[in-house]
Order: sequence, then structure tokens, then C-alpha cells
Amino acid sequence: EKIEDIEHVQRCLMSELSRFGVLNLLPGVVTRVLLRKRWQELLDLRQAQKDVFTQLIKTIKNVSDGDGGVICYVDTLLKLQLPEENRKLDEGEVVALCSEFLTAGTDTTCMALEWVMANIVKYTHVQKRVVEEIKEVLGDRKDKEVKEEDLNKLPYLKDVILEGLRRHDVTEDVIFVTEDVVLNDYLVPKNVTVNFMVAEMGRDPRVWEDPMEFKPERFLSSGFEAFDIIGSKKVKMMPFGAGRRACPPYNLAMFHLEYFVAKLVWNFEWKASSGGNVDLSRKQEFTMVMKHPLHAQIYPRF
Ligand code: HEM
Repeated sequence: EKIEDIEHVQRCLMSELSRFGVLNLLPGVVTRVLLRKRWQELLDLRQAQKDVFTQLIKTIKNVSDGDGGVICYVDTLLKLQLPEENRKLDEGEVVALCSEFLTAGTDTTCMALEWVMANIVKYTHVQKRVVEEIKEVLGDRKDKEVKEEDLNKLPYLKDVILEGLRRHDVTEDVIFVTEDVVLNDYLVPKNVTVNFMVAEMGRDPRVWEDPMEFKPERFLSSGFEAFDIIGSKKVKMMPFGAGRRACPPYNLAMFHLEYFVAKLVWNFEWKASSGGNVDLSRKQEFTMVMKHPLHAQIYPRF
């Protein structure tokens, strides 16, 4: 029940996010008068979120105080002492951080998974090659289960995931500029927020050959494990951001994607529902989603 409550409130906030963006276009004193109703909607949703989360946070607080056993994310937030301000996080901040952690770690992976699967359904030769690769690794093993440790032996599968992340952006990046910077003769003044289209990097024809094509083989040339996905040496795409603010658990996200795709493709044959066509048009929601969600028919392979 509690999980459903969280899911409901998070979904409402995320799906309405674009409508609330307008509240930022003018100073708060103005929009509070002009868009009073929308402000109220946002505040009501935020209150609903606080109610759901706070109840759980309080429970964790009581349990943690008592046994000191397993340490969870909320425990670390409750214990955190902000060094510069010499204070603890307040309740609203803890709720915001829990919410960030959930949204950052669920919708992103789900959408990336859907984009990768959409390409696997659309391009049957890719699906075939993933299956062949897994077959070779599992050999005559009786259990026929893809295990965590098998993933290191599946370079083509990794390339399929990388190509999915390159071709289909899930997030866009916002950076906050703390000092004046001159970039290609343009002055980017300090204290502004810069929103740049991460996706365009992955589709830059000066960097990628045939950027709009889905060609996992393009990553083979960089060698297994070698592709620098968070751009520590050179940024060629940035699905997980880059530098200090890059997605901290990007390895976990890659692992999830490889593991889920391997399992889905190994256990089922996937075919497009709508006469073989998969429409890869996109739509901006909280993440970049498929305009027409993937519909596929699946057939057990065993
Ligand atoms: C395919 C899946 C994922 C994608 C594409 C993705 C993408 C990103 C990007 C682009 C950023 C940087 C945003 C910025 O520059 O400010 C980011 C940050 C973050 N990600 Fe992920 N992410 C994914 C999965 C996950 C997972 C599974 C988790 C948690 C278990 C997670 C937790 C976070 C957190 C907490 C941050 C904020 C870090 C900070 O503020 O310094 N992400 N993610």
C-alpha cells in the first residue's frame, strides 16, 4: 500500500512537471498572483509527497535508533551534518533527496531499457546476435540461466546498451555556472543555469559516423570495457553526465540494463506487434520517452 502511495505521488509530480515549469519563467511574486491556481496545485502535490515520505522516514528513524543494524540511504541523510552551515537536513530536504534518488534511479533505467528493447525488436539481426552471443557463453550449461558473472563475457550485449544510450537520450543536463566563462567566443555569465541538449552530442555527425543508425558494432573498435562512458578523457556522449556531477551509480545502471536485456532476450523471442513496425519517435516527459510506447509479442524460447 505504501509503495503504491509513493508511486502515485511521484507519478503525479513527474507527469505534471512540464506544466509547473512555467512558474519559473517570471519571479515568484508575479507568478504567485497570475498563476495562483497552478501554484496551489504544486503545493498540494508537494504536501502529499511530504505526507507519504515523512511517515516512512519517521518509522526508519525509530527503527534505526533502536537496532543500528542495516544502514539505508535515509539513515545517512538523517545523520548528515552540513559542514558549512553546521546543521542537519530538515524534513523537507530529506524528502526532496529521497524523491530525487527514486526518480533518478527508476524512470531513467526503465526508459533506457524500453529504448534498447525497441531497437532490439525493430532490428531482428541485433536480437539474433545477442542470442547467439549468450548461447556461446552458456554453452551446454544445464540451468540455461544468464548469471551476473556471465555479463563480462558478453561484449556485443554491452555495445547494444551503449548504442541505445547514445542514440536515445533519456535525460538532459543542467549545469549551474559559478563564474564567467568564455566558450567559443561567447560569454556565459556567472549565476545562470545552462541547459544543453546532451542527446545532440551522441548524434553529432562530426564525431559519429551515420549517427542516426543503430549500429552497436561501432563500439567494438574501442575494445571491451574500454569505452569511456562518463567522458573522463574525452566527451563523445554523456548519457550519465560527465565530471563531478555524473550519475554516481552509472555502473549499477549499466549492470541493470545488461542484465535485464540479457534475460529478456534470452528467455523470449520478441516481435513487433504492429505489422513489424516500431516507431522510434520521442516525447519529453520527466525523461525522454517513446511517443508510442513499445508494443511487442513475446514467445518463450524454451
Ligand atoms: C540508465 C539509467 C540512468 C541514466 C541515463 C542516468 C543519468 C543521470 C545523469 C545524466 C545524471 C547527472 C545529472 C547532472 O548532471 O546533474 C544523473 C545523476 C544522478 N543519478 Fe543517474 N542515471 C541512471 C540511473 C541511475 C540509478 C540506477 C540511480 C540510483 C540507484 C541514479 C541516481 C542518480 C543520482 C542520485 C544522481 C544525482 C547525483 C548528484 O546530484 O550529484 N541514477 N543520472
